[in-house]
Amino acid sequence: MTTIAILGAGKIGEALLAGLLKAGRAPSDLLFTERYDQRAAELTERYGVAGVDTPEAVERADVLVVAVKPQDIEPLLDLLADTVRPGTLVVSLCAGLPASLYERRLPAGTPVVRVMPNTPMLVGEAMSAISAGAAAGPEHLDLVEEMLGSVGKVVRVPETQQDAVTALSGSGPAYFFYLVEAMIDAGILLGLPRAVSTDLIIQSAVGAATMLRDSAEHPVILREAVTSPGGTTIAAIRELENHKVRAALLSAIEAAAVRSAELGRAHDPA
Ligand SMILES: NC(=O)C1=CN([C@@H]2O[C@H](COP(=O)(O)OP(=O)(O)OC[C@H]3O[C@@H](n4cnc5c(N)ncnc54)[C@H](O)[C@@H]3O)[C@@H](O)[C@H]2O)C=CC1
Ligand SMILES: O=C(O)[C@@H]1CCC=N1
Repeated sequence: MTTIAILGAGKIGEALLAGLLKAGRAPSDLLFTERYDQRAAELTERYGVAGVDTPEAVERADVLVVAVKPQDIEPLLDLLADTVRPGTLVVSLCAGLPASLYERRLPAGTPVVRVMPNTPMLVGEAMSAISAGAAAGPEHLDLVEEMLGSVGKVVRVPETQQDAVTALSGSGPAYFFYLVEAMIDAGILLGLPRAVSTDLIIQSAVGAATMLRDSAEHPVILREAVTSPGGTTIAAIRELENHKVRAALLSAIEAAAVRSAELGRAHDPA
């Protein structure tokens, strides 16, 4: 069985760990590293997976999944530089960091797959986009697709699209949470108890998301079906248009993509 080591078990590392276990992987086929001992102990207690140091992870794992913040990549690459064994697959989940950064620092020929996942991985509903680095072949993409397919959907994209993907689906859950938060507050403004407002909005979000996924209808058609002539919805839509919410989303997502590219350049100016 393939042994997978997650390097950096924070939010996304834990989401992957939990998702892989939920999908049926044995705890003995998984390892993780974590900078903070207390966090490592908590994760081992919660999931029954061994926390190890980086040299042991490199020694034992067939797949190294890098899940540290981009700002923490350099010391980790220093540790990995001369130690990664031939044939080990390196999978990067880090926003912005190009496969070429790893390829320059790791032993020649190390296969690298760049991935942008998202946190719904925790509940088996991740959206992950994967791209092959220079030395990664179809067998490596297949392996990563199988691994991430057990915790959500997977799409293959050219690496040039990864900054856009990061801005859309990597950060995407945060935009929906933000919207839900604001809509719950609107319920409070209208005098509803917070618990009632929360239930109304979360179930509306789940219902709308399920329709988007399962009906195969375009979002415009679904929205038009809610928007009665002279009714309530169009009164709200006019306010959204007056406040340029659509333009704000375009600018916001563009800013996220620009930031992803900046993170890449900061670590791999070439
Ligand atoms: N949070 C999110 O929604 C998403 C995050 N990502 C990417 O995943 C990566 C991790 O992000 P988060 O989980 O949000 O950050 P986080 O800060 O929650 O987790 C990073 C973890 O790595 C640990 N760490 C740092 N250096 C280490 C080292 N040398 N050895 C062992 N452990 C080390 C930290 O202690 C921390 O627990 C980032 O590169 C981010 O761009 C990608 C998609 C979505
Ligand atoms: O905000 C971030 O940088 C990470 C990457 C995608 C989602 N969260």
